[in-house]
Amino acid sequence: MPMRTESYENQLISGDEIGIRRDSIKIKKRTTFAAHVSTLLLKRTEMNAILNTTPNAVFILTRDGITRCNRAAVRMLGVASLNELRNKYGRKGEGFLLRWPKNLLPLREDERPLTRALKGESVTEVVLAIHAETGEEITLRITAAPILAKGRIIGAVGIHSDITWGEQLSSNQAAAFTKQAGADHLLSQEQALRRQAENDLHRAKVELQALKDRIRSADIYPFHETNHTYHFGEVIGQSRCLENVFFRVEAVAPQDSTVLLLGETGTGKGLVARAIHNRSLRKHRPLVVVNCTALPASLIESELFGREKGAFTGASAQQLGRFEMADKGTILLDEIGDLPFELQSKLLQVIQEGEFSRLGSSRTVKVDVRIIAATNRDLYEEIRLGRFREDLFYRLNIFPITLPPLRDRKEDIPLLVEYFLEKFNRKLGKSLRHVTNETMGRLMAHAWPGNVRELESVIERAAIISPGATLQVLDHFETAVPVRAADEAKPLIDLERDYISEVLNRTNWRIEGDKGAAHILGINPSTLRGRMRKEGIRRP
Ligand SMILES: Nc1ncnc2c1ncn2[C@@H]1O[C@H](COP(=O)(O)OP(=O)(O)OP(=O)(O)O)[C@@H](O)[C@H]1O
Repeated sequence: MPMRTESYENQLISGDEIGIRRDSIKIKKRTTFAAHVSTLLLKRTEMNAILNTTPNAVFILTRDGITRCNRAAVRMLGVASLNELRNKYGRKGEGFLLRWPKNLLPLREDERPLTRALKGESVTEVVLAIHAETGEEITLRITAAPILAKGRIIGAVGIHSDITWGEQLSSNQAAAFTKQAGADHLLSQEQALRRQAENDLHRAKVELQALKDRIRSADIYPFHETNHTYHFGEVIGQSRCLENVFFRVEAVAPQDSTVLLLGETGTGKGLVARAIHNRSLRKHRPLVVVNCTALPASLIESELFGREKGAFTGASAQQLGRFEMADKGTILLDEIGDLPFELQSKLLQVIQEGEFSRLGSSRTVKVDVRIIAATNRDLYEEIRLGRFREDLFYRLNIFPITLPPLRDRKEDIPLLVEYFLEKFNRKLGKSLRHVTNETMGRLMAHAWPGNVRELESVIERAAIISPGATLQVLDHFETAVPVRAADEAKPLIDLERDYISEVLNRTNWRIEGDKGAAHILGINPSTLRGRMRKEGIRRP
């Protein structure tokens, strides 16, 4: 089609497209200018020859639209000239629809490779189009790049290679191969399919895992946001009320003053006692702990104050009491509210005089012991009930420190959870790292009657059963505390007795172990036994 050839050839590099005017070039001699022009014309001829020989459609797009194209281009678009192209398809050729493979919608204007190249992008895309001359769908690989002059984009060039044939060839080859392959190849085909299926499955698993991770990470409690960490010995906390405790501990620790630690069970009185001892001048001497509930009433006197040989039947040897063991050190009298009344005066004497006599001896023993007493009982109530000596109380209540219950310092819960996670990871050889927001929400909503001890048990239980990196807490927490009408109201001590009995009933009077009442109540089994003795709670 020579006419056609002429018309687009002229469009390819036509008229003044060389863009040289004599006055635009600094030339000294007329002959030099002529030589220059003839060189350029030669280049133009070569360029036209190349472009018109290539089977690839070449377009040049500027801000004015398509300004140049080659022979393959007009053929592909089924037009005779650049003008016709612009009339039929629009100035930018936008009417020549391109679409992504596997997508029926045409590319938007800003997705078209030449438009993107005009904005400075160098692109290579595979797209589909309809060959205007043959009417067939073709696959085009379009490579487009900006044309720069002195650093400025003056246009974009797009080379459109028809790769339909190559694609068909490869699929035809595959078909031919399949035909020839016969039965022998079925096996290897099957293997290939299986491999493909395995790969797909693997990819799906990886994608699923990534999706799960994304979902989980959106749902993971951000531990790193817990700041202002207070580590006071082993005592962990960042709440204002605990800060006040730390302040009081710092103040009293270096003194020899008696300290009375008050607070519900499991609030950390034992830990604070240790922190006080470790910050005192006595830290290199022992801290002797006596649990006044755990000791049977008949033995407590000899345990505390010692005994001489033959002091009572079965006392075959002399025994040092805990006070003597703690000489120059510290004694922690835990659960002091449970100390039998008759021994309270003897304790008072030790506090006042620093001396006592062993059981079965009249000789006094002098000791230098710092006393820390701890209780979760309301000692005023105990005094009112005649169970605790008032004078002893005032001797002990020199420097009281009250440990706040966990429900009053919920902001410490995430920090404690993180601390216990690390503790049980080490102990159980686990790698738990995450707690979901939902779990943390549940932990923070619980009333924690057993305080930090109960929280610690919950985390340990959860750590044991959690297989991966995320802590799974299966415990069911009761968040609602039943409110009683005023006329039904009972003293706290009665409520406590009722609650202990109820839990014991529930556990079939089992005290120890994971399913025992002590564990549920968040107290030591010995403490529970002491309470039962004191409150007269017996198995029916
Ligand atoms: N602030 C805390 N930081 C870290 N662990 C704590 C904290 N408070 C308590 N615990 C832990 O909780 C458990 C109970 O603590 P502790 O025995 O000191 O409580 P307590 O008030 O003396 O209880 P009880 O009155 O029943 O004797 C311990 O395992 C302890 O490590």
